[in-house]
Amino acid sequence: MAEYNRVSECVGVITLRNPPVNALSAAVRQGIVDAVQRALSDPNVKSVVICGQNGIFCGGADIKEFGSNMTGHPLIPMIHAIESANKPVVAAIEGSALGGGLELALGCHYRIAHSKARLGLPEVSLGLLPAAGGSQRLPRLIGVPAALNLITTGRHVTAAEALQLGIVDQVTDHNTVDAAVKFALSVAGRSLDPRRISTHPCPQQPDLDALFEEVMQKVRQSARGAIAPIACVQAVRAAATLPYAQGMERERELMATLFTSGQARALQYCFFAERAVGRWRMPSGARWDTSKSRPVHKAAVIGLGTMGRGITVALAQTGLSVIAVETQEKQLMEAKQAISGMLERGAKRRGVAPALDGVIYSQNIQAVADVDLVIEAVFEDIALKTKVFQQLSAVCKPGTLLCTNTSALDVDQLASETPNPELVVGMHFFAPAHVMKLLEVVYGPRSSPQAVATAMQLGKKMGKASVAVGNCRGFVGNRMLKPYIEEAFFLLEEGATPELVDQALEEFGFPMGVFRMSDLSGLDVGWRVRKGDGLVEPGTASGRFARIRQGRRYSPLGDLLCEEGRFGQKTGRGWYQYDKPGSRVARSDPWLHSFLGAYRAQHGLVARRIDHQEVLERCLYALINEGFHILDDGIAAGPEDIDVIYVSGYGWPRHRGGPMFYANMVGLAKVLERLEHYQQLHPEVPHLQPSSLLRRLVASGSPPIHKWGEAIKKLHSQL
Ligand SMILES: CCC/C=C/C(=O)SCCNC(=O)CCNC(=O)[C@H](O)C(C)(C)COP(=O)([O-])OP(=O)([O-])OC[C@H]1O[C@@H](n2cnc3c(N)ncnc32)[C@H](O)[C@@H]1OP(=O)([O-])[O-]
Repeated sequence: MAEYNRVSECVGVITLRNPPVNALSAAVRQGIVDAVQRALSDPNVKSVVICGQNGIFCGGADIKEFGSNMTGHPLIPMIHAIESANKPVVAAIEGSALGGGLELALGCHYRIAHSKARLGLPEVSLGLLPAAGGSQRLPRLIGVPAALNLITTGRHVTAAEALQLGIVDQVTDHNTVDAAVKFALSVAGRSLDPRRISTHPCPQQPDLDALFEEVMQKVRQSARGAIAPIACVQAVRAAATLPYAQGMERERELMATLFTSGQARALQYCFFAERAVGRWRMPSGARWDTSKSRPVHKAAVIGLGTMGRGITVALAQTGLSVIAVETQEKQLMEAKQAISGMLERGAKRRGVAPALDGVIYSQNIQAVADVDLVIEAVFEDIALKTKVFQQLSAVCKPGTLLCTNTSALDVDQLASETPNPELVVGMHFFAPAHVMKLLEVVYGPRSSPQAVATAMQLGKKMGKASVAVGNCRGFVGNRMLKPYIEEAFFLLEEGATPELVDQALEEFGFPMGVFRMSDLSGLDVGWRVRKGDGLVEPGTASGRFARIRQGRRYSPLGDLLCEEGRFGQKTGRGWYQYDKPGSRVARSDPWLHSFLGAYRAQHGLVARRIDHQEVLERCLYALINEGFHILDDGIAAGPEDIDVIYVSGYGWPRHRGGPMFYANMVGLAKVLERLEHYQQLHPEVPHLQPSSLLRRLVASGSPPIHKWGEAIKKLHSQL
């Protein structure tokens, strides 16, 4: 899987052939080894070029091989053989040179990149480090600070930045392989000693210890429990302080620890899960590969509150022309100013011109008559949304797709109010909509596959992790969040504090625990929903029965805080206290603690000691249990869909793979046993009742997560 040719009489060209990204599989590695040997032993060949087919140099080691017993020629000696070759080897980098691909290029004596190429060492995002010598060569080539930055973040750099950093020797706008061949001819016969990076010392760096300490601190803070970024710093430290051979030994040891860690498995699972969700399917049998999306040239957003503004920015940044509609003049002017600011800031960050002219503002819904797709983002009220949908159906040209941005309302009910329900889908964005990666594309039983395909395609264009999900209360993300939050409330009743619950969840890896999060998003949001559900009862009734509502355990704690005007950060008080309304630093609040004490006394609850383990099991297993219900109901097509939703939109630590992956890692039997345990203790809490799918999976021998789909199909066919 590496082709060898001789061109211009004396240049051996080795082309990696392993579509789609020329990953370094065992066959490719063997191909390179054979071709290099051939080139070096051919007296007519004076220099060598390595390139990749189809405009991509190499996407790195073959990640699929990591899950199996890796066999074949190892990467490190292959790269060493190239570096120690006595003929110049030039890497011709088009498309991407990532991970092992860039490490291969660093083993070459020269690197020529196309101006559109991207280079990087993203191993850290897969729970690994650049362990084919990358952690040792890159600091020698570009210095410790720049190498630390690239290796610990895994960010990709443009060819221009790579040239500036000294990673590549030349950038071309023309045919890269031709440029590399020409270059290879020009350097034939020159001494190669200065070009062998592993023989260089690391560039001197003043205050090396202070630098590493500072970076390590920063990395520990942002890693939130992930071990790979820390190992990356340790590996670069070895490059800076040890001779190359010893540095390589340290790289190997660190990699061995990472490679077998659960975190690497989780992160690699996330990589494939993110790609798997693009291959969506609906219970009707409609699928991504048999459903054609419609072209969208012009879109509209109705309602320019926080969500509508973010959605307008996200659409305009893709280059679409957008009609932004807000009926009140004052709100329209405010929105215009805010959207222009967001577009300008975004463009500055990305180094492009702001798409200000791409947005046309209007007070009149008639302005959307000729758009291809509308995203309605008015207030979360079914009567209002229904009215807007009816107006849109009358105004829009035939075939316009009508999307609703809702986090909870019934998409099918809305669709049924329009003459063409097949054109209606939900697009559940997350605030701020131009920043947050997640998009739930919600289909009802009548949504056409074409409508789903179009919304999914648009999501991809906006750079979102788009996941197609069925229609139910809360869809996937918020439906699973409900039992998680309820368990956290129950834990407070039983003796925990917001600080204890949040600490357990933050140590697990969430950026914020449930109570800090609730203070940030506003306690009034859930209060309004609970009121709508008829759950909120004013008054001070006490005892157990005051906490049983609609036949199940209910905690009115959140309602009581709202009655006190404690809505979270925006009022300066919530589960924590803040210096002033709008301030972000949460401080423990003695008032809250005595309030909890009084509440427990009023309801005859005796506080007991609750540890982190119980917090995690009660909150997370309740959430996971709901995930199994969702799979059983066919609302999510597979565990990957749920996991991508949680990792991209709900702060689930990526190095733990997502809730369903985590359940698989913990062991389904263990999750079932703990749910049964808590259900016995709390029989009035239905969400602790283990899902029948979880029971059936355990009964069928707890298949690994990649086999759940098959198992679910089989279990359903047996029903
Ligand atoms: C051992 C020592 C140290 C070395 C470690 C490493 O190198 S670790 C590696 C470090 N390297 C990285 O982390 C780079 C990872 N890759 C990427 O970042 C991107 O794929 C891209 C930028 C190369 C192309 O983006 P794009 O949007 O054009 O395309 P796309 O993303 O949709 O992928 C298309 C298909 O290719 C598949 N696939 C991709 N890469 C690999 C791989 N390495 N392997 C296997 N498969 C891979 C991908 O699953 C998908 O398959 P599907 O779903 O069609 O069956």
